[in-house]
Amino acid sequence: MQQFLVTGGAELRGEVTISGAKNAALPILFASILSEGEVIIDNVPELKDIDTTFKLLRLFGATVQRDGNTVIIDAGPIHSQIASYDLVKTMRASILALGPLLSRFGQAEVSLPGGCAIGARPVNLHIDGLRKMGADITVENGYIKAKASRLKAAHIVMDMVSVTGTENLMAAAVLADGVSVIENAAREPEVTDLAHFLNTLGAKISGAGTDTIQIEGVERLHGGRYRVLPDRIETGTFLVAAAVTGGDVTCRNTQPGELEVVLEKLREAGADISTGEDWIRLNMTGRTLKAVQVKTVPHPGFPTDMQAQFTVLNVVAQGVGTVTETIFENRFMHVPELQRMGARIQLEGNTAVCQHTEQLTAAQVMATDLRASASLVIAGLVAEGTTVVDRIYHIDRGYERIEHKLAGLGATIKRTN
Ligand SMILES: CC(=O)N[C@H]1[C@@H](OP(=O)(O)OP(=O)(O)OC[C@H]2O[C@@H](n3ccc(=O)[nH]c3=O)[C@H](O)[C@@H]2O)O[C@H](CO)[C@@H](O)[C@@H]1O
Ligand SMILES: C=C(OP(=O)(O)O)C(=O)O
Repeated sequence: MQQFLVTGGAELRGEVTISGAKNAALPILFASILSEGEVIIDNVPELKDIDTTFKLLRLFGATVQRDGNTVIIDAGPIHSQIASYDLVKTMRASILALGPLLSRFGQAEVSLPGGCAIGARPVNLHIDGLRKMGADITVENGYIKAKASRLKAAHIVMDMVSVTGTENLMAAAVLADGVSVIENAAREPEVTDLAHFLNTLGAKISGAGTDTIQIEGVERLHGGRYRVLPDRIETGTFLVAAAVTGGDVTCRNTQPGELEVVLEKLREAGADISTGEDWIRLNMTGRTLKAVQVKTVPHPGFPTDMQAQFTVLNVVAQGVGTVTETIFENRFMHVPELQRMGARIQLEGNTAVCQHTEQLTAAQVMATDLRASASLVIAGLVAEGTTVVDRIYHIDRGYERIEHKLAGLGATIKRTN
């Protein structure tokens, strides 16, 4: 199994180009199932999760061609609507096939994704919403089996804010009969990006980015071309890496507006941050890193996908910082691994209390999920010695060529075979 060897000590300096957002590209690729014409999607990152999505789309019968970061999909030849357990278990976002398959073809069988390292992550809101739209759904032998003639529009009030739940229902409602409304919708930029993509193909969606989304059903979607938005979590990860190493890094091809709370916390931590239309520079040279208090909440609040990285920031910083997780019940798997590197962190319920740690020391550590892996790599950048990060397949799910990008900023990081 591949590992990363990360040798600490270098201040990160230079420029890094941010890739397209995994969490926008995935729903967009699945929603292309709805289109009767050819769809061209630009800025699609090269990631394990994207490859898994291609495998699923090809199993359904779609043709998928990739040329660099551009992907061309023709959903015309789709003849199967079954997403099997062996693929779904490797990527929870496979659930995003459910809404589009059912809406376009009147049937879908998608394996239940099951729990994962960060929590149980049920999909009841996806199922309840589709039932409200007239689908007949049973859960048998680990599969969600859904049938409908044409979905009918519904007024759906989500019990909890769910990102992929909102995306699945919004995509399903695009071809439904009538005007659907989703209340308490997720406001994440990736939801808005999916709405913009669908509107490019002829959908009639308004209100994405607010907590009430309205979808006027249409008979069909045509083809079109769309560019995926930049990855705000990848951007945030590089900014934290720059901050903890006392470096000076400019992220290019990004959108500062998507990261307001994260940038605010980094400023509070003592970083000098400047922004332009599509870049963010974080300069920590000669400045003191100060611990901050963060609490994860749905967008536009502090993102749960950035909390593991801020746990490391708080350990390196002066003072006592806290990281409170309110979205997932078990998202602190990185803490015991960081403790093995000497990090002074105490878990109190859903809060990690982080104390300044004079010097992290290298250790062999195990990645347990995507952002936990990123936090271990960041810790390795400031630890004394060479940290070995195991199970990096987690990081490959969501970071495009992270070792090349970090090496380009002066980090010493190698992938073993
Ligand atoms: C592919 C993708 O975009 N993944 C993101 C998405 O995951 P994902 O869409 O899976 O996360 P949700 O927003 O759905 O989860 C939020 C909370 O709602 C709960 N819940 C969700 C659905 C449901 O039917 N029932 C239920 O109880 C979950 O267990 C969790 O506690 O949003 C998360 C929260 O910002 C991010 O961490 C993930 O990176
Ligand atoms: C939790 C994440 O992804 P997923 O929902 O695909 O597991 C993430 O991107 O941090």
